[in-house]
Amino acid sequence: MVLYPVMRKLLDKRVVLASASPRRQEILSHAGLRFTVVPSKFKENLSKASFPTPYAYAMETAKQKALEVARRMHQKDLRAPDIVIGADTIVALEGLILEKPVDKTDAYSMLSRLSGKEHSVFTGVAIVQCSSQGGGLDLDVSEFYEETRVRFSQLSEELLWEYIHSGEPLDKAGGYGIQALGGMLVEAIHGDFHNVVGFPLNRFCKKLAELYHPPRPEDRPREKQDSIPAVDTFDRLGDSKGAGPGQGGARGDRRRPQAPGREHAKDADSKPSVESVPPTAVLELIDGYKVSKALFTACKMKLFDLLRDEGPLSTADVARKIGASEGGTGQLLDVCAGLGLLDKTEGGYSNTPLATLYLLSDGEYSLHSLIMIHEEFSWPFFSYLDFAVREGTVQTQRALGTAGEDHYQECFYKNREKKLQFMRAMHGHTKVAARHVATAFDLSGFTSACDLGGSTGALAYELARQYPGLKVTIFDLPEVIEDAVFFKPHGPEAGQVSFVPGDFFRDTLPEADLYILSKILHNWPDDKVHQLLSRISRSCKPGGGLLLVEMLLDEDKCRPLPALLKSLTMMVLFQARERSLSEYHILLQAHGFTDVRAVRTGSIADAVLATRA
Ligand SMILES: O=c1[nH]cc([C@@H]2O[C@H](COP(=O)(O)OP(=O)(O)OP(=O)(O)O)[C@@H](O)[C@H]2O)c(=O)[nH]1
Repeated sequence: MVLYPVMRKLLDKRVVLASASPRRQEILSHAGLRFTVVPSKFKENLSKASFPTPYAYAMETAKQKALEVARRMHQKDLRAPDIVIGADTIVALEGLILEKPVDKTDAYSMLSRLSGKEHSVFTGVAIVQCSSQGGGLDLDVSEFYEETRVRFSQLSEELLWEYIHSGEPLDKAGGYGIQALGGMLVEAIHGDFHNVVGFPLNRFCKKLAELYHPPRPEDRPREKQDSIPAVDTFDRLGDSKGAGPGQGGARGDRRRPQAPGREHAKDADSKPSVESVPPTAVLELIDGYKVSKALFTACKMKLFDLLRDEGPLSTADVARKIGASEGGTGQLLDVCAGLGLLDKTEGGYSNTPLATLYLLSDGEYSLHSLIMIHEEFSWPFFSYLDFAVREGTVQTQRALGTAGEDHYQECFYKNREKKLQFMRAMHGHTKVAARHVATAFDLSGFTSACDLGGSTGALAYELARQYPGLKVTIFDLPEVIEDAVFFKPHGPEAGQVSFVPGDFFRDTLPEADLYILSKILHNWPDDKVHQLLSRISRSCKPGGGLLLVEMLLDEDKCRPLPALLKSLTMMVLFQARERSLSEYHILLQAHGFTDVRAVRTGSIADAVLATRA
């Protein structure tokens, strides 16, 4: 009943549930959602070991289930649904991921492990928004997960087998159904019950509200974290009638927090006042540079490494160990805690999972070197943003004190330490989104790929992991290739990847069925972009593919904000830019590529695939 306003707004949309689970169908239809069920044919066989966390595995599986259905329906119908929902439920216990048992023995082994212990149930959910553009398919993925902690009583052998013989465990994650007989095994539950049954309804509703009408910054603190957003939030879902991209419809609103000034002025239909348009958003914008600088400084001082190795530590200990003032250190640590990077307890400061995953200097998904590049390289260029905008030129002289044409080469490739720092930065950044990119399209039809400017091979190795029949060549400058060996993984995928030195503007490109340009086009001005695409077009055989990995701007070019800021960075550093899908479409068509499709992965890079006509 309460949810009716959301469902009403979704009434004119084709919603598809990509799930055969009767429980998911029941939960969503009881909530009033109208949808069609199209079970996914995605084989749930992703390598669990390659995911940093159990929930990352569940989210990726959910995403792949939904994407498979969206693509299949698009191909069959030439019209994709508007929204495809995918979900995946798993049980995690002591580092193990348990899915549906394959037989009764497997059910026994799962249930006896769970007996007398607490485990986590994770459901990953993917909401894929689809739009067809000129026959192509644009997919925008939003993902989330929910965790519920469940404690089992000690189960006797007799009870265990009786339960298994009931037949209930076989199609249920972890081998039990909490909603039926399995409820008798459960001593306690902490979190969303529906999440255990297969669909986290509460988080789903919050996500819908966020996607279709992000809350205004000044409203955020007042929202109760543990409740479904108020009905009026749902009610303000944009009507999609007549609202194309950029016209403020439901799709137009997603990912762009409404600028408070705009919204209030429209609502009030009168002159904005300090009361109707409070300055909070502007004050937050003023503080933006302080947040970046605090992060840069903490990384530069390797605070997160220190706390990983010796934490939790008090302010005095940290100050002594890094040789800094106690007052200054305390303030920096508190800001990091305020930013969600550190936990502060009586025992001292320690890293949050966010810091552990991304801010250590040597973590698998480390963004530490990238942060240092921003501190040392981008920051001085941004200090001259006004000159860059006014003059339309790269401010190398002002920012670096040199007039070199090719400051990129000068800065990163002349000095080995700087080059390695740059390679580590690109490696971490690429790795974070590599799996999303590698699985955005089904690339199993390609047998050879060439990643132009593929650097350390972060994407190539992921492609090799996902497609065991694929051989990938990295084509990059000799000075990059000579150090790429430091990034080689130990697994069998290393054997599928080879390196060829060369300059993609000058040398003959290696032969391949699929060419890849990952974060390359955004580095170059338009004339160079055309030059490169024309070279690839000449090398690519008809039917071959070109995969672009970039952040996609929406058609109105006002969102998403991370892509806009990236574009500004590219302008300041290289007189280059990010593009929208239709801009890529035009570029690619001009160079003989058709069937241009895009997947907005929801991660820090999107993927565009085109076919050589
Ligand atoms: O307490 C309960 N725990 C889990 C379930 C059900 O278990 C399955 C989990 O499997 P999965 O997420 O892979 O989903 P499938 O059923 O295979 O359907 P898809 O087509 O979406 O892959 C799920 O059905 C839960 O509902 C339960 O019922 N109770």
